[in-house]
Amino acid sequence: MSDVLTLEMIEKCYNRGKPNEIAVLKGANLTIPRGEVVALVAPSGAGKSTLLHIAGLLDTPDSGRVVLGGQDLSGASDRRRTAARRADLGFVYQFHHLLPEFTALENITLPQLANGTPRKAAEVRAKHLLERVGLAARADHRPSALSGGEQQRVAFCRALANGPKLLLADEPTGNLDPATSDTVFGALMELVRDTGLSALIATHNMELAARMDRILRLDGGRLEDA
Ligand SMILES: Nc1ncnc2c1ncn2[C@@H]1O[C@H](COP(=O)(O)OP(=O)(O)OP(=O)(O)O)[C@@H](O)[C@H]1O
Repeated sequence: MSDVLTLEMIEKCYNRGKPNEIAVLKGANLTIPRGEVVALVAPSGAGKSTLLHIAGLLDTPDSGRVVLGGQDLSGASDRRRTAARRADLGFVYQFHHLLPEFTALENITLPQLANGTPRKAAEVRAKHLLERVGLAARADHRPSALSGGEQQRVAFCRALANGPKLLLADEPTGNLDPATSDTVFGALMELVRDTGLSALIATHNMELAARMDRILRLDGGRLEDA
């Protein structure tokens, strides 16, 4: 099984049967093979966040199949979906969402402890990840003592802390100025490439999209190669 994520004929409608009913996804299909990095581009309101939530097992489609790492999770219980999310997925958002009272190292260590990794091994991995993004010297800084680009690089490390199969990112550098965005996106791509991770990365920035393996456009409720 070499596909990490398959979405098959995904449909999602909000407020069904009400005057404000809105059909957002109308048979969206997507397959991400192991190691592929896919850009997701969409006009505002087209359903990019809805699709990422469904792929991330945070929301369920009205119909269609979600297969993650070979497991069909379409009709799975909340417990199984949560377990699959913890084991297989990493998330990055526009804002870093780091815990302010903890250091960079602790922010990357904590999700590993929650996953059952012993503290020593978790810290070694956290240090290794920080080194990879050039932040070894910032390990003991709290988020407030880091620049926006550094905060986001720590957030990338945290997303990779538990060794996910797939990274889902929603405008991961959208909060940064263009020059910083470019460098920080480079750091993310290096991390993803080094670990052989697959990724689905939503962006409005076509220059960043062009640096990924494939661009998918979400429009009219369906996904098409751009
Ligand atoms: N929980 C909800 N209830 C009702 N409508 C919703 C809900 N979530 C999203 N929508 C609507 O569904 C459509 C798609 O929303 P979504 O957030 O997925 O778009 P998006 O492509 O991520 O937009 P943007 O790029 O502006 O963030 C929008 O019209 C939105 O108003």
